[in-house]
Amino acid sequence: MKPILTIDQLSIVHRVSEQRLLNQVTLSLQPGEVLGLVGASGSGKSLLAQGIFHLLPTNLYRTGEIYYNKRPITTHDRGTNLVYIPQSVEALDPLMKVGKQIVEVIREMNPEQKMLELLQRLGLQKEMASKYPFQLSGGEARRVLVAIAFATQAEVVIADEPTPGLDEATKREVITLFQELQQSGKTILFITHDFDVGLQLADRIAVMNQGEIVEVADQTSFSGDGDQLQHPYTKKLWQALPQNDFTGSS
Ligand SMILES: Nc1ncnc2c1ncn2[C@@H]1O[C@H](COP(=O)(O)OP(=O)(O)OP(=O)(O)O)[C@@H](O)[C@H]1O
Ligand code: NI
Repeated sequence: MKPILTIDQLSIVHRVSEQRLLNQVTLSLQPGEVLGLVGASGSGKSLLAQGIFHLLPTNLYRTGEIYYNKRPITTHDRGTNLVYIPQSVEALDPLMKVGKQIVEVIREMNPEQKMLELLQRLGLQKEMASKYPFQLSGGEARRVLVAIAFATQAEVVIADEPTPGLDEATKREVITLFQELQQSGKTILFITHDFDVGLQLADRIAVMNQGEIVEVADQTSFSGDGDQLQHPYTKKLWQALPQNDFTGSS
């Protein structure tokens, strides 16, 4: 099958120090798959997402190329074919009411009604629509970001940590929504340092360590004592999960 999204040798470099924060990352996503991207804080997951969309801070530059259906992506693809759920809730427009921000990206009939449906599915009251971002809690703002992404109906969703700050029930609801998205045929790059959540959703898991992808493994390889996993760092992540109760001896 031909990949829908290809990240080809993406590096992200500091303009002054020439430090490589991301080093030659290559990843392909097949249509309809969920790829989980996990790794420690500071390993470069958010930079990867920002690099895909050319949304890097000005002190960094990127090399490499990103392809959507085998052609280089353009600024036009963002919000149409590919959508980005940023890690920071500050990405919401502070001067526009939440409902309008969702309605703006809806390309279907009855956008108002669609927007209200989305709010409801994400456990948000309809009054939320007439609030400004500063009036929302962190968890509410994050759900609004997810609603905006879902409203676009883009084929590829790149979600950077959509679950932190949510209570357990809302977190489960957001995970269910991503599962529904996948069932409707969307392709998802799901970035999380919550390895557990990654495993629940993903078909494959890419493991990032210090700016490099050290392993891409099928979700099914994460079982037992991890002997199907290749890289020591991946094994360590797996064995560190509390439910694995791994003591280091067998
Ligand atoms: N504008 C910048 N200038 C210099 N270094 C940066 C810049 N932005 C990010 N970095 C560094 O790049 C590394 C990767 O950052 P990134 O935000 O991608 O990590 P992450 O894996 O998303 O972490 P987290 O799980 O905490 O969100 C970090 O060491 C960070 O300090
Ligand atoms: Ni991040």
